[in-house]
Amino acid sequence: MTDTTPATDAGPEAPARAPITRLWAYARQHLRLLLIGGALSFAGGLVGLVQPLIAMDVIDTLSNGESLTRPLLYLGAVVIVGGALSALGPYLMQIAGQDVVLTVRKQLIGRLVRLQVAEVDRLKPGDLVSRLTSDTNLLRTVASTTVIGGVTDAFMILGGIGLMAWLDPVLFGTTMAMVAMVTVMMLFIMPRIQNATVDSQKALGDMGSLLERIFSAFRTVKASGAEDHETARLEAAATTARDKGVKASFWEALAGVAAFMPVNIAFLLVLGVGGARVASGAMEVGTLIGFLLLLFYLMGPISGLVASLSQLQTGLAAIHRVEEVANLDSEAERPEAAQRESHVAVAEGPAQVGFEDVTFRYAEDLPYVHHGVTFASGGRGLTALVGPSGAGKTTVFSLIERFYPATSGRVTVDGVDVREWPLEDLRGLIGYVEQDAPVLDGSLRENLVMAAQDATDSEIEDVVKTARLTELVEKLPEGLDSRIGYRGTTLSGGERQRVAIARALLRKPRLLLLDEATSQLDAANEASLKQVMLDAAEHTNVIVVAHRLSTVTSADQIVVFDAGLVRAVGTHAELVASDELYRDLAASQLLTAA
Ligand SMILES: Nc1ncnc2c1ncn2[C@@H]1O[C@H](COP(=O)(O)OP(=O)(O)OP(=O)(O)O)[C@@H](O)[C@H]1O
Repeated sequence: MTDTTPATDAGPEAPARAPITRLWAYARQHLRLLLIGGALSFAGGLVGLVQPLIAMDVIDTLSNGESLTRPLLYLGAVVIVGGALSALGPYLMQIAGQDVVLTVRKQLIGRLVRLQVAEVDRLKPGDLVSRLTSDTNLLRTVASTTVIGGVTDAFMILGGIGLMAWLDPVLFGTTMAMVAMVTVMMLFIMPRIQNATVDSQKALGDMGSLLERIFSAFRTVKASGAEDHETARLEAAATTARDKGVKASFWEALAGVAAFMPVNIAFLLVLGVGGARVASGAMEVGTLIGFLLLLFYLMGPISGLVASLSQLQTGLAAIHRVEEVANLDSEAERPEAAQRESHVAVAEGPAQVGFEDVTFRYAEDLPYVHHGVTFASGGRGLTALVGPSGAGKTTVFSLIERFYPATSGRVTVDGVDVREWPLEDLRGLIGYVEQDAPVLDGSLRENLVMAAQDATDSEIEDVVKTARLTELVEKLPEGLDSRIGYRGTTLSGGERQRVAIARALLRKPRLLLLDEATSQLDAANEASLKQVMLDAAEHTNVIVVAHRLSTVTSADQIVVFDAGLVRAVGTHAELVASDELYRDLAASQLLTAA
């Protein structure tokens, strides 16, 4: 795990390695296909050059009155071979380009799904989506045609320059002065193309983030009448993307001119200087013509190279944004945890949980949430965490799941510090039900088996029954295979919660962490939920962040949190008798529940 300094809200941090090195690292993996594609395209071009020669042969043959069979056969073969090569070469290069994009995407996907929760807290999902989709796509052309085209052009230019130096050093010097001028201008222009592209892609990412923001609270946006405001923000991002794109195009156009002008000036200078040298007898006229022809010939590769360099900037901009994500912190094992013989992983029965003087804050610049929390929960039964809002109850779950590391103190499961646990084993023994929207887009079945992919139909049937979901399954048009919408929008709050509980139970957890939704459920739902919890508590350790009186009174143990500390532990009756805060809480619950 690497250390991370908190980044700005603009997004992930700048990558450590130069984008060009990274681009090369990605392209290199598919170099063989790229080179074969490039070679075939080149061969296709050469075959194309032969075509006029054969056409000349056809005309000669015609005028000589000879048989046309041979030249026509040649012509046919050249057209077919040339056509096939010219199609196959670019096609292979495009495949290589797609392969590069796939490599980059796979790397990003692996990284994104395993990001640390703390990283996700500060990032914008819409922007990450845009990096994975739009930015990677920009790499396709760059990694294929641009690289090959640019390299070919560069070689042609180098060859031309070598010939010029051999032909006449004075004219060569004159030309090089112009080449130096082009280089300086390119050094000025190219970073500007890259920056404008980064800005344009960033604006696209912002647009994605804004859209994601709206859809994650779509009803609230509508109910707040915020459509106009949100539309304006989205349009502003779209306009920025357009403006920055135009800016990049401006610099690209300027790059074209900056390459074209000095070459033309060089042409005139060579004509002038060369003419004078020919007149003074210092140079042959043939050499001058050869030099001028070379200059003329080099115009194509020079504009080609400049266009490739401009395109390369787009790729570098993309790789910059892609690499920012690739450099984010993902969850990693401590080396000793990864290698650990986990005897505890195979343990049976309810898991033991312990907090030993735990302090915790979400980030270095944020206040402490836990100031030295100590409590234990072990064996089968129900432990309820209660306390005022913001006291740090949900945070307890995050620390047990090791979404974040404790700042100091120890969080233990089965007596072993969670940092020492292999992550997969630790989370494998826990069933966790989040407080908010714990349902994902997809079918009900997909949602249930998410945490237990190999669950059998009868196991699914069992948890559906235990979580009191039978009625829902019967009501849905396609039963378990019905789609339940983005964040489970087609379900009620209580149904969503029971789906999440069923999912957690399907994992056959040794520890069930349940964060009760704060919103009040109706009496029937509340009774169902209570029964599900009590059933689970028969054979596993259930810890629940409790907001409901029924949960609290059924608990075997209640841990009262206040301002990041445990202020009392006991049963309902004990705490009513001994703890003022608990008495108040219970009273307010009773009032609300009444
Ligand atoms: N991801 C986070 N990043 C920064 N601060 C957070 C984060 N999650 C929670 N907090 C802060 O930590 C404190 C404790 O939050 P926590 O969710 O643990 O409280 P809680 O006791 O469960 O509250 P509630 O009963 O309202 O759910 C709160 O002040 C909250 O603002």
